[in-house]
Amino acid sequence: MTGAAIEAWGLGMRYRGRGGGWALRDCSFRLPAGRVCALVGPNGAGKSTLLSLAAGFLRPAEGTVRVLGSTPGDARARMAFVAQDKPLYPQLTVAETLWAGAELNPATWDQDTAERITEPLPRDARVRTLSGGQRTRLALALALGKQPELLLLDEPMADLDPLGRHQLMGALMAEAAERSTTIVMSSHILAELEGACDYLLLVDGGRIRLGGETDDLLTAHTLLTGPVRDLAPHTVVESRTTGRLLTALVRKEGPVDTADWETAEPSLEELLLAHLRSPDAPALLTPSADARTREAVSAA
Ligand SMILES: Nc1ncnc2c1ncn2[C@@H]1O[C@H](COP(=O)(O)OP(=O)(O)OP(=O)(O)O)[C@@H](O)[C@H]1O
Repeated sequence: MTGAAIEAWGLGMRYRGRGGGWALRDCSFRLPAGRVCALVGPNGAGKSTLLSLAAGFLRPAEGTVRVLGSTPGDARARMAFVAQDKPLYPQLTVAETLWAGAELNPATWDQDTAERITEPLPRDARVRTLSGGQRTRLALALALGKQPELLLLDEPMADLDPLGRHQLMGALMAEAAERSTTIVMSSHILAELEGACDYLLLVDGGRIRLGGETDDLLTAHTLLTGPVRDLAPHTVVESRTTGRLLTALVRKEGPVDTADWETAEPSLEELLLAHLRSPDAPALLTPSADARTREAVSAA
């Protein structure tokens, strides 16, 4: 797949009643189609805002976002969004909710997938009587039953039990593999994302700090341990000195001197934590995550 699932240029959003502060500011990035992307960042970073803008639930205060080559509004039939509050009709039963999903998406609806995901739920139970985790399961069944090209998930696993998480993560990965669905999934549970996601967007303070293939972002960085010394020409993300020993996470700008330094590739957690502790470290987008100019997109 070569197209972009999401492209954003200078995207910004501020809510009324926040004293004019920006929830998201100056975000430019590209998410290639067919990727499973982890959207990570601390509380209040702007992850839900970014997903809501891509889903067309919010209108940007500045900049532009394109989804599957269209405006979010025009792409709505081809994407599904499971928001944190999982809006469902409380008076409908599980079976009626799936029936509504089929009615609303007649061209694409896959009843088997939706029923497989809701299998543990009593079909006659009304939505208002379901637990938080059961509602999540139903919301995911609606989203996957639609067979979207792009699936936006805002902390989808937060209220599921471990077995449910494992099962639904498996269903999501199967969907991604079989149908090349692009998935964007926000989560605070790195262990959950680490094995599942091949793409990463780190949002912090309303800005994109890291974007690209997880493997490329990891190999672009090195953990160095050795004598205290100037780390030039490498870009230092974070460094700590204990006595005469320096430990640093650097972005490699050329070969690393391994005579003096012990080197190791960071784990995903080490990479993310180092960036979150160092808000001034420059952002890094791999070439595939770098939004082309809007003119180049229009000409393509
Ligand atoms: N409806 C709203 N009205 C006013 N401010 C909002 C609203 N929604 C979000 N914000 C603010 O926008 C900023 C970004 O919030 P957002 O919900 O996008 O963050 P998040 O990364 O999804 O956080 P979390 O991990 O806690 O879900 C925060 O400062 C938040 O207080």
